[in-house]
Amino acid sequence: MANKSALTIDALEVDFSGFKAVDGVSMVVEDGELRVLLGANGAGKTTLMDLISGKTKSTGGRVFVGDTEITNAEEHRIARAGIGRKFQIPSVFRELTVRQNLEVSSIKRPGVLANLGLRFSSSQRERVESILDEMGLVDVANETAGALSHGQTQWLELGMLLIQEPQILLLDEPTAGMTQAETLKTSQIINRLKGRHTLVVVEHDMAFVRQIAERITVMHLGKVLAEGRIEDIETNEAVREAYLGSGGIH
Ligand SMILES: Nc1ncnc2c1ncn2[C@@H]1O[C@H](COP(=O)(O)OP(=O)(O)OP(=O)(O)O)[C@@H](O)[C@H]1O
Repeated sequence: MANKSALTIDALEVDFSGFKAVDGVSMVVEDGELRVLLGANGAGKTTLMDLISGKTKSTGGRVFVGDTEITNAEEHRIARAGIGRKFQIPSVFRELTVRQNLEVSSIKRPGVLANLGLRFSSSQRERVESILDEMGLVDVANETAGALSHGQTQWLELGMLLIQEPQILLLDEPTAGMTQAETLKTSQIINRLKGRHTLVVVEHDMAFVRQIAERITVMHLGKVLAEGRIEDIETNEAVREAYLGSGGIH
């Protein structure tokens, strides 16, 4: 199967003892595209991310990064194939400084303490500084990560992911718990990543989705209900109906 897409999902499904949380999902995400995954609670968005990243094994269908099949591969192999995932709950090293967190993450070898003593090449140092700048963390570079605000912690974790240069970024509700100002800044950061990375973003906040969205895939009961630009999605009758129970799309 030859393709130039970054991520190809073909008839993917997972059967949890008779319940298909993801039920025949097909989706093609182009290189450099930002795809938003929408859907009411329980639609299967997180499970789909789990299947792509290897956290959960599928019971049918296939997943490709470019031409490389990663269906049900080990999580580390999927990460090596170019997929980086950011969860809702950040996992930064709270006792280390912001800069040290990025330094440790820039080395693709396990062992936090071993990496701390290492010498960094000038290109690695430049990369750390440019990520600090990109994430708006220059002023707090020498603060311990445990002292950061919620928004800053999320940006640091995004930076820690980016420094590993994944081709595809999976972001699970990146603005959850953020203030309006933090959400706006996150949309600016994400908009700058478009084109350089392929992004799949699960998000509920429609105001945020309007700031970042290109194409949207709407999931409902484990299936793809609709796919298109935000204007198409907001006026789609099936989408409106699926969202009625949760108050509609706002
Ligand atoms: N390991 C599992 N075993 C059984 N059912 C599961 C499992 N994981 C998820 N589910 C069910 O699959 C459905 C989809 O859940 P999922 O978390 O993927 O939805 P979601 O669209 O991400 O929702 P939310 O927006 O609430 O996070 C839910 O009904 C959930 O209870």
